[in-house]
Amino acid sequence: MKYETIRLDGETLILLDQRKLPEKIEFFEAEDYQEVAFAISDMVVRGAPAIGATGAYGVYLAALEYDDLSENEFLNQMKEAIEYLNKARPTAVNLSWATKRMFNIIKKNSGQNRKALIRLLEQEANNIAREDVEINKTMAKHGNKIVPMSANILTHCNTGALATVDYGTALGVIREAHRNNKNIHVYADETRPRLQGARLTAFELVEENIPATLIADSVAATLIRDGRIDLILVGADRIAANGDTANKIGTYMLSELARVHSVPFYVVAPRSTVDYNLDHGDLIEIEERSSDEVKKIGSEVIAPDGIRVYNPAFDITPAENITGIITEYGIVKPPFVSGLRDIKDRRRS
Ligand SMILES: CSC[C@H]1O[C@H](OP(=O)(O)O)[C@H](O)[C@@H]1O
Repeated sequence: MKYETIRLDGETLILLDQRKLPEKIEFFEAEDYQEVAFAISDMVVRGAPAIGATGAYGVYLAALEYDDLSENEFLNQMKEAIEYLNKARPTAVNLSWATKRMFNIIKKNSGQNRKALIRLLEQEANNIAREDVEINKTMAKHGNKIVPMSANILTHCNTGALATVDYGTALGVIREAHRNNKNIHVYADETRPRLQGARLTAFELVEENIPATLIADSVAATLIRDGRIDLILVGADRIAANGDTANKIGTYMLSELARVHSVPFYVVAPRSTVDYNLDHGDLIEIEERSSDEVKKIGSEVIAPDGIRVYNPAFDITPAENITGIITEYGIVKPPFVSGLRDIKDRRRS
């Protein structure tokens, strides 16, 4: 994509401010881990892999802040900073996966020269960012194999370059199919209440001239019923060991429609999104967000004061509704428990 989602500039993390898209291209500058945590929780930056990479840079900024502390004080402050970052948004496992990977660098080099450790942390955050793009492009190639010529593809929320460091997961597969001249057409759900589809996915599709139609979320059922959708591709925020998948609210509904109308339904996610510690999806914490997100569209109030609001940001799609999980190690088919276990410790070539 033309604009970088995330960029480290010296000791400042520069984030494309996704709250302002598509009308404005503005950047948010985070100079400490608390500002990074705010950027994640307020969705300046969002999308599981993008949140992970951002969290990793937050750990690096924390290490810079605590550079002159004693070993014990440094370790304690870094644990506190990581806990603070992980709390920014609970559902996407990529955040805690990335901060844990950063903490492992700290543990492995404890007692070593502090300046050298800080350089290693910057390198590790850069590695996480670079690897994300490589993984997305690999997943896109695997996913492209299941995209039929002239397919009408339905996608939900935003899973593109804006949800990752670049290229995207489900939208990465769509990019790959388009670049391989598969003559696809995309139906993008607007994705209430934060409108990631209307504001972000449509932005990416238009920028890349990928033929697409924006729809209100409630239109999807009629398109599926009328046989106008050949394939559904979605992302993921956390996948349980049995394949149950947490993703943007509204995904479960699409999976049920896909099941009833026999439409292939694929999740596109890197292995880092699989939480092997959770046996099934009911154990995944679902983030609940502010009622204002439902009661307003932008700054316009659309619901009266006094009305109660229930605003879960994600839902759980049961493994039995999923045709396959497209990962960087190939497409995992049911039974997901064994399929996901088979890729658990594999090393990327
Ligand atoms: C590439 S996975 C992106 C994933 O994250 C989105 O949620 P949010 O916009 O709230 O961060 C959505 O669940 C996407 O599938």
